[in-house]
Amino acid sequence: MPHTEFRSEILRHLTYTLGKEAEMATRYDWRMALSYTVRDRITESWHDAMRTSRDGRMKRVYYLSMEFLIGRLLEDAVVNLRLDKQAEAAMLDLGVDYDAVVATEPDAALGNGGLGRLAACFLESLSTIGTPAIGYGIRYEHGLFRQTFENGRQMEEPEDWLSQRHAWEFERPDVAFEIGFGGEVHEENGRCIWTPAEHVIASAHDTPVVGWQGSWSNTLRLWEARAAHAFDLAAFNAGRYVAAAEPGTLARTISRVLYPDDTTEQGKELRLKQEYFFTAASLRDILARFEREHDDIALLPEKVAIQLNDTHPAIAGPELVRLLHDERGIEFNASVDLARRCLNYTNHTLLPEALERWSEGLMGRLLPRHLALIARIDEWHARLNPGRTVTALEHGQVKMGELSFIMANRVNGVSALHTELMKKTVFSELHALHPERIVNQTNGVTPRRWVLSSNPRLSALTTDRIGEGWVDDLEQLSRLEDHVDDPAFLDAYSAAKRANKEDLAAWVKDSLGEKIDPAAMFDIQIKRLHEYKRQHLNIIETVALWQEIRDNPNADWTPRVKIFAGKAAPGYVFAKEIIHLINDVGRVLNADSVTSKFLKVIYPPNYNVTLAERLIPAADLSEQISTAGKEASGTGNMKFALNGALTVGTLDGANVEIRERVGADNFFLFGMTAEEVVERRRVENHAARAVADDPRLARALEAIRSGVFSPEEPDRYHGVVANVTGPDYFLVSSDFSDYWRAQREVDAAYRDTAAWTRAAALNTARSGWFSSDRTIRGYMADIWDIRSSRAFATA
Ligand SMILES: CCc1ccc([C@H](C)CC(=O)N[C@@H]2O[C@H](CO)[C@@H](O)[C@H](O)[C@H]2O)cc1
Repeated sequence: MPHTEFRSEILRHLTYTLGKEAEMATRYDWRMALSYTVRDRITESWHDAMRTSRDGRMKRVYYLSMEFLIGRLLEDAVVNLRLDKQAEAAMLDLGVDYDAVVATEPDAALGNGGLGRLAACFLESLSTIGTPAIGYGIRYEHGLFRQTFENGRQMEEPEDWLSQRHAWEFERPDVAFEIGFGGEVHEENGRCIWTPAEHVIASAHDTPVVGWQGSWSNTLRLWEARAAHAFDLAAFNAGRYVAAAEPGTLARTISRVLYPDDTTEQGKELRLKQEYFFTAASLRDILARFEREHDDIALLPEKVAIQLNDTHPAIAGPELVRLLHDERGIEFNASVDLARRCLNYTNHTLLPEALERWSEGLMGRLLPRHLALIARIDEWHARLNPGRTVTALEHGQVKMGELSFIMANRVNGVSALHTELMKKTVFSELHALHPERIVNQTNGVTPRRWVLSSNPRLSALTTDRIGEGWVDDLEQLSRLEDHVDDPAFLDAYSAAKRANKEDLAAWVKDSLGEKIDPAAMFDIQIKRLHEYKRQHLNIIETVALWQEIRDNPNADWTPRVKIFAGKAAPGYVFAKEIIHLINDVGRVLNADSVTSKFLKVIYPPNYNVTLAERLIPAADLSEQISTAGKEASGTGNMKFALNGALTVGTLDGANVEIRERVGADNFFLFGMTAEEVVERRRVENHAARAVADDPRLARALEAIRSGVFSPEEPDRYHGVVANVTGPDYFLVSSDFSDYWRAQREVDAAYRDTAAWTRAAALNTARSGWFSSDRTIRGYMADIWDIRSSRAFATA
């Protein structure tokens, strides 16, 4: 279709939807007009998908997640619909800078990190594969906070993506459910009746999720909380204006803001209310759809596959039993059995502080009927497994991991190592009771956003060499192996990387005012701030390197730019100190006229999906340095490998599988294994010993401790150094010398450009397995027992 037609559609939306004349249009207006024009193209495949699923009475996947870290949607839709050429040409015709317009879209930051982004990748893959699915979550008014730096310290500001109209969602006032909280339960002729004391309305907002080639689109249904009766006119007339608005304000609190913690559960009442609110609304919606298409409830497990994204929607177990037993009168055991066969649970972390445990008191007060049902579910489970009892209710706490496991058909980890550790640690007893229940589904990422859209240079080169089949069959990338010994290909490959690095250098200059050399190695660590991810190991090594360069400034050092990005949970003091330290070290190093040509530190604020799309294609080195056994999988590691960055990393999470596939020669391994970590912790004063054995480490720590990077507050990092030389639970000191060794190998390797480029190209060629399409096909086969619409159509 000629872009002229596309152009006229944009103009039509500008005129009639935005009500703007072209002469007066702002970039916002043009983005909205373009978005509506592209959205029109999605709506057909969306309605077709819904009609096919409905008329075919197809089995659906329901992905329940407290987080969907979507990022921007315009570019993703344009690329998936293959409209990029038309869109750019049409905007050019209209005299509007396409990139500038795209850049005005706010990120939908409805997630903290890995778990939320995985959910977004999964929805896009489900659409690309053509599997009928709905993602259910919360339409937070404020997503993850905006991070700014003040004198190197993280500051948090509310994020307000909805201050502008969100072009991609459709309000669904007709899809609304009343959700109850509190109150009491009484028996009435053998049935338990729950009479909630408080009610809020959950009303739906739907966003189409388009897949590759736009052939199928699924729905992301996000619930907004509002009051049944938002405004108290009597109070208003009595002049009590705040009181008049209170009902509305109170109800909206539930979907007001995303909790910014990604590893520590706070046990806050509002968080539990959020979890129950969206889970209950989603289950009501799921049952209503099922009952529109079927009249035999026994068919439920054949037609409904529910995936719980971690324990956050774990209340789904007792809630589904309540809807079947209390509201539909189905016998208790049959209700539990029906529910369990529909539910599946993914665990994303083994960190004890991240495993949700709600106090019996709070659960009993907020969800009295559910607490009772959880107790009955424990009895039911104990009856089926006499003698050895693992219960969800224990010591006055409701353990949501155990509840999710007991009420699940399948439980999965997110990498091979993580799944094995689940069986050996947190779920060892339940695994012994149900040895077939735990399966592994190693994470993946969507190649549309993380290669095709964010790295057009690499994509064009790849398609030029092997055709474009790789976009929805990523393991075709392996055919690039036939080209890695072709100098012309390697030249083109490194030219693409170099151009990406120049783009990044220009952006860093423009937005941070810092000059970085595209010829230097871009060494990147981007992820949430957490001790187990060991950003402090990276910055301590950076200080040690700086000291060595200062000792021998004339030596032939490999120039490096250390790039960090990531947010710390607002209450996580130690993580915020690490951010401050990185910025303080950067301030000194970047101003050091002797060393800054060899070593610089960059920390762009407000890391989010869009910044990741800008940084990853420009990376040479990917830092995946977590303490072995702590990172469940990682997904950034996959994005970096696909975009031709070599990994320096530990045998943790999916690093293990990345190294297996790209080859040990194309991966810089260091550090203790998960077993060795457990051993090392048993060694008395393990950190002090490591520091004593490594003068380089001792010297770097002393510089940090003595205030070299914080002259205005010399003892600022006493806590950080005391931790790393003392308890050092995440073994920063014990892994330091091997990390240093690996980094010096990286230095040497980077100097052999041809060999480095070949290794980088092999990382791209051999990382196709880490597509979220492959992961979703695994869930379909091993967990959901569902076929795609295409398979359905051809059957
Ligand atoms: C209750 C607070 C809370 C909130 C979020 C979480 C998430 C489970 C944390 C998370 O994002 N985990 C990450 O999930 C990714 C997707 O599977 C993995 O790749 C990462 O290794 C894991 O840390 C835990 C606790």
